[in-house]
Amino acid sequence: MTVEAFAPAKVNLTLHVTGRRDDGYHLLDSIVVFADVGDRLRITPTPKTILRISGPLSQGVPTDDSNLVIRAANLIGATAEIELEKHLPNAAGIGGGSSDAGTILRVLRDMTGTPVPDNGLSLGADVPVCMHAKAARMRGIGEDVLPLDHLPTLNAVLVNSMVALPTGPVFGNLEMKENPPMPDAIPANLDAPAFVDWLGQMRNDLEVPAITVEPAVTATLNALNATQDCLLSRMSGSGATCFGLYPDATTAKNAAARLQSNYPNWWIRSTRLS
Ligand SMILES: C[C@](O)(CO)[C@H](O)COP(=O)(O)OP(=O)(O)OC[C@H]1O[C@@H](n2ccc(N)nc2=O)[C@H](O)[C@@H]1O
Ligand SMILES: Nc1ncnc2c1ncn2[C@@H]1O[C@H](COP(=O)(O)OP(=O)(O)OP(=O)(O)O)[C@@H](O)[C@H]1O
Repeated sequence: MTVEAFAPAKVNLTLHVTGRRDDGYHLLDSIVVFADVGDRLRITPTPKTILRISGPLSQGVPTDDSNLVIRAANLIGATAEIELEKHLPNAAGIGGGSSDAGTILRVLRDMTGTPVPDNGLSLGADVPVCMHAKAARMRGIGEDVLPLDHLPTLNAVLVNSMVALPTGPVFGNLEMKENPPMPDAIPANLDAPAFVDWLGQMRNDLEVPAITVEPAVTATLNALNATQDCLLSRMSGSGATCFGLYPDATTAKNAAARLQSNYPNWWIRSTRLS
C-alpha cells in the first residue's frame, strides 16, 4: 500500500519571542498557518527504509540519515520506501524539512498505530506544529500547539531570494530575549481584512536579527511592499522567506507575476494560507 501525502509550507503570521530557557532555547508565541504549496511524499512500507529525492528544489537536501524524513521514520520505529519531491526551499523559515518530518510522522502513526514520542519535538521545534499541519497558536519552544479553528483564509505571496538562512544564528543575534506575548485571546471569526489589521499590530521578533545576518531580507520586504494592494508584509519564522497579504486571490496572483518578472531568480508563489 502506497500513501501519497502533501507537506505544506508553514508560515508564521506572527512570532513573538517571550523568553529564553536555561538550555538556550527560546520561548515563542506564534500564529502558524499552512500554505497550499509544499513538498510531496509517497510512502510505501518496506522492510528497510530507503529515501529517494527528486523535484525542482532537491539540490542541497541531505540524502543520508540526517534527512528529517529518515529521522522521522526512525523515531517512530517504522521502515518505508519514501519518495520525497522537493518544491520548498530549505533553510528558508517555511519549515521545508520540518513539514516533511511532520507529514511522515502523521502518516506512519496512522499506518502503524504507534504514538509519536513528544509529537516529534526531538526532531525540531517546528515539527509538532507541522505534524498538526493546520492553523495553530504555538507556544513553549514549539511543543505547545493549540488549534485555531476560526481564522479566515488569507491570500498571500511567499518570496524567498534564494539565500539559505540557518535558524541558530538568527536567534543568536536577537538582543532582547523577553518581549510581550500576543494577547491571551486570538480574535476569532474576524473577516480577512479585520484579521490582517489585527496582525499588523503583532510582530516577528526575529526580523531584525535576521536582517543583521542576511540583509537580503530587507530587499525581500521592500519588493513585497512595492507591489500593488499589499496589505501587510512580514518575515516567516527565522527567515529568509517573507510573505505579503492581499485582498483576494487575483491581487495576490498579479503581485506574484510582477515580482517574478522583476526577480526571475527568486522563489515566488501566490498561495492561500489557512
Ligand atoms: C523559528 C521557528 O521557525 C518558528 O516557527 C522555529 O522555532 C524553528 O524551528 P526549527 O527549525 O525546527 O528549529 P530547531 O531545529 O529545533 O532549532 C534550530 C536552532 O534554533 C534555535 N531555537 C529554535 C527554536 C526555539 N524555540 N528556540 C531556539 O533558540 C536553537 O539555537 C536551535 O539550535
Ligand atoms: N527533508 C528535508 N528537507 C529540507 N531540508 C532538510 C531535510 N532534512 C534535513 N534537512 C536539513 O535541515 C536544514 C533546515 O531545513 P528546513 O527547511 O526545515 O529549515 P527552515 O525552513 O529554516 O525551517 P524552520 O522554518 O522550521 O526553521 C536544511 O539546511 C537541511 O540541511
